[in-house]
Amino acid sequence: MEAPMTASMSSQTPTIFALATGLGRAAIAVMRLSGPQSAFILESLAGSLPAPRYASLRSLRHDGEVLDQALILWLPGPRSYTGEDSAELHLHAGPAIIESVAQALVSLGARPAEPGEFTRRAVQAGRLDLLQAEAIADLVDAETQAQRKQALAQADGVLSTLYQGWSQRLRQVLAQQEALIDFPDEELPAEVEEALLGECRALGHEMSEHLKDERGEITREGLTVVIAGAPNVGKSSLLNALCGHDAAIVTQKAGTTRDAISVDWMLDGIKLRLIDTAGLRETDDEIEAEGIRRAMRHVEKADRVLHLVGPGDDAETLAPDAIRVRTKIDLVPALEGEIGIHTQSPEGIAPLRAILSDVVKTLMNQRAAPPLTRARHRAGLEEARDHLERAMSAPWPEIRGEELRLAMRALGRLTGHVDVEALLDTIFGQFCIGK
Ligand SMILES: Nc1nc2c(c(=O)[nH]1)N(C=O)[C@@H](CNc1ccc(C(=O)N[C@@H](CCC(=O)O)C(=O)O)cc1)CN2
Ligand SMILES: Nc1nc2c(ncn2[C@@H]2O[C@H](COP(=O)(O)OP(=O)(O)OP(=O)(O)O)[C@@H](O)[C@H]2O)c(=O)[nH]1
Ligand SMILES: [Mg+2]
Repeated sequence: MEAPMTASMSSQTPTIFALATGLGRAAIAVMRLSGPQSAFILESLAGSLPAPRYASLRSLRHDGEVLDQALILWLPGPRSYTGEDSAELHLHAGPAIIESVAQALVSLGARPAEPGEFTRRAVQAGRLDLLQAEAIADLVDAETQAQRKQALAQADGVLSTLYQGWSQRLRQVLAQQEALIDFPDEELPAEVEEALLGECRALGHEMSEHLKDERGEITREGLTVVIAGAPNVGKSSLLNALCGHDAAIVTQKAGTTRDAISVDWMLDGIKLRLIDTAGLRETDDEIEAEGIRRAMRHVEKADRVLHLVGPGDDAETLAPDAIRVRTKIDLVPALEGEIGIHTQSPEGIAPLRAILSDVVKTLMNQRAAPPLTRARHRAGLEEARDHLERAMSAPWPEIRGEELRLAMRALGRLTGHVDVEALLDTIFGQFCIGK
């Protein structure tokens, strides 16, 4: 066979393949193929190339043997998902079929794709930016309707548009700043610097407001709510009552819970990660002490802490924004103004449910603009905003220019386009410097 030779002689970019559908018993499995060898490989398996983007039913043959009857798609680049020549083989999902097709693909010169490699190629081909690629990953992982909607909007480019808008405005500011540096003696009105600083302030403000918005991360990752307090106050009972099943062991003995127990619970379309923890007290028991250390770590990392206090319990607050909850109010009523619960009936925990609902509502009703969705976005934007602030207080124009450039680069890294070339165009376009 001349196939492997042909494969090795062609372009450098490897042709990759992967099972695009999950493993396990199913009706159909989709094998996906992308790269310069796709046409050759599809042709040799299917006999000839079908019409682009039309489904065709073909027998797949390799080494004189029929591997499967498959529905195939020929998706030539650059109008494909990856931007490269691609193909899809819709197979019967038998593991032996999948194995034989994979072997045939390897012997025809393709190699198995790495995780995310198809989307990575789409980014390299300029069909998606980094934010959109991240959104594709989020779409695949979306478990709630809110996650799906958010990921779809981000894949559509709402965040890219927002950040590119900021990036463009920064570029204008930098162009004006460059003019101030290069022509200090020329008659650049003082208003230029005033306007420039005003625009920096406006941008910094918009970024800070955007950074305050936690909706995106909460939708994507959920809200971690830690249940903490002294032993035996009813923490595990509350966890069980909220999530509706016996997730944690409850006994009348103080010190029952040792390991933290985490349960995902949906409230108003948002995922809450409820974490029940070991009761906090002084102890000589090594295992319990480790449980308590872990409990405190969870309290520190929590988005919200429910600090449960039993009847007559006067414990100091565990965290500044902890929600204090009086338990067992069937035994001793709560004090005036306290949130009181008893865990034996749904009505008993209704007041706390209402509070949690309010927390979610308040957090989710922040602003109208699209929210950032990942720690990477937060870190990149904080970096951009910090450089912008340093630019505003810079002692020399050169330093201000440098800080503005660093701010732009941080934004450029978010979308994956860091374009210095465009900056030059803006400078020359705006100030007619070559005149
Ligand atoms: N069978 C199948 N289903 C799928 C995908 C896929 O690749 N294959 N997708 C992949 O994740 C998603 C849909 N996203 C896609 C995005 C772009 C293109 C694409 O090739 N677009 C070209 C050609 C479209 C045409 O004009 O016929 C284009 O946009 O120009 C395909 C799917 C979900 N469902
Ligand atoms: N009367 C009454 N008893 C409750 C209530 N909630 C829990 N209990 C009881 O209090 C005891 C301790 O409950 P747990 O939920 O195990 O308490 P905990 O805070 O998880 O305790 P540790 O895991 O030891 O820290 C059990 O006997 C529960 O049945 C309540 O609302 N009213
Ligand atoms: Mg417990």
